Amino acid sequence: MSKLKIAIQKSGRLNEDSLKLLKSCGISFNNGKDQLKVEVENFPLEILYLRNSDIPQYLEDGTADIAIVGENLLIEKQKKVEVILPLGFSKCRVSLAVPKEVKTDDLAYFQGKRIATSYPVTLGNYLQKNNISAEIHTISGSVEIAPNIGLADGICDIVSSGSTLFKNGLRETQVILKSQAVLVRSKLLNNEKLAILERLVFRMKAVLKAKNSKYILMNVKNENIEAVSNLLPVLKSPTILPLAEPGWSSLHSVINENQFWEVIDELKLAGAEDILIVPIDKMVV
Ligand SMILES: Nc1ncnc2c1ncn2[C@@H]1O[C@H](COP(=O)(O)OP(=O)(O)OP(=O)(O)O)[C@@H](O)[C@H]1O
Ligand SMILES: O=P(O)(O)OC[C@H]1O[C@H](OP(=O)(O)OP(=O)(O)O)[C@H](O)[C@@H]1O
Ligand SMILES: [Mg+2]
Repeated sequence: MSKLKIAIQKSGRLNEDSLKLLKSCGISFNNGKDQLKVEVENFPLEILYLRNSDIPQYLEDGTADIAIVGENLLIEKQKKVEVILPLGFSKCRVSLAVPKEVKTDDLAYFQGKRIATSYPVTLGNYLQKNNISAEIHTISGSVEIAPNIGLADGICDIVSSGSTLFKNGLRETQVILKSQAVLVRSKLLNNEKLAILERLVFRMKAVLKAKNSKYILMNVKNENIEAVSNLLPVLKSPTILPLAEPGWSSLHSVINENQFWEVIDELKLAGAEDILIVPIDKMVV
C-alpha cells in the first residue's frame, strides 16, 4: 500500500505547530532530531523534514505529496500547488517598513529608493501594481538590519508582533499581504493517495474545529431555559438534563470561545449560574 509523503519544516517557525497538529490527529511517530525522513506507524504517511523555502518546489515536482508551509511562500514561489486548508497558526504579514525618522506613510516614499527583502517576487508585483519603481535588494536573512547599515532605504519583510521592527528602529507602513500556515498538495496525486489525503484532512478539520470551540455547561432554572438557550449558538439544540434539585436543569452546549466572552453577561442576566467552560479535544460534525 502506498504512503502519502508530507513535507514539514525541519526547524523554524512552522515546525512545532506542524508536529503538534499531526500528533493531535492521532498520528504517532518518533521525532528523531537528526532524521530527515520518518515513517508513521499507525497511518499511511511518511514525514519529510525540509526547509520551508524548498517545499513549494518539492510539491511541484511531486517529490512531496502534501506539505505544511507559510501561505506567503506560495505567493513568492509561484508554484503550481493547491491549498487545501488554512491551519490557523504562524499568522503573520508581509509588510513594508521604513526607518522611524521617516515621517510619511505614503507609498510614493519608495519611488526610486532601495528596498531590501527576502521576498522579491511579492514585493516586485506589489510595486508594479502601484506604479512604484524601486531598486529591490534580495537578501536571504536579517533584512531588518539593512537600513541601519546603509544598504537600503526601507525593507519588505515578515511582521508578527512587530518587535523585530521596533528593535531595529523601523516602522511598518504598508501591509502587502497576510499569511498563515496552510496545508497544500501537489497536483500529481493518484487516487490511492487522494483517498489517504481525504482521511487526513477529515482528522485535521476535526482538530481545528475543536480548537476554537468550548463545551459550556451551566445550571438554569427551568423557567429560564428558553431565554438562556436563545443566547447560545448551538450545534443542533442544547442538551438539557434535570438536576437533583427540583425546578433546575443543567444546560450543555458548544460555543466559540470568542462568542462566549460576548454573551457571558447576557447569559448571567438571563438566569445562567455555575457556568463551566471545558476544552474540546476533537469535533466531528
Ligand atoms: N515572526 C513570525 N510569526 C509568525 N509566523 C512567521 C514569523 N516568521 C515567519 N513566519 C511564517 O513561518 C514561515 C517560516 O518562517 P521561518 O522563518 O521559520 O523559515 P524560513 O526562513 O522561511 O525558512 P527555512 O525553513 O527555509 O529556513 C514563514 O514563511 C512565515 O509564513
Ligand atoms: O514581528 P516579529 O514578531 O518580531 O516577527 C518578525 C520576525 O520573525 C521572522 O524572523 P525569525 O525570527 O523567524 O528569524 P529568521 O530571520 O532567522 O527566519 C521575520 O523574518 C522577522 O524578522
Ligand atoms: Mg524567518
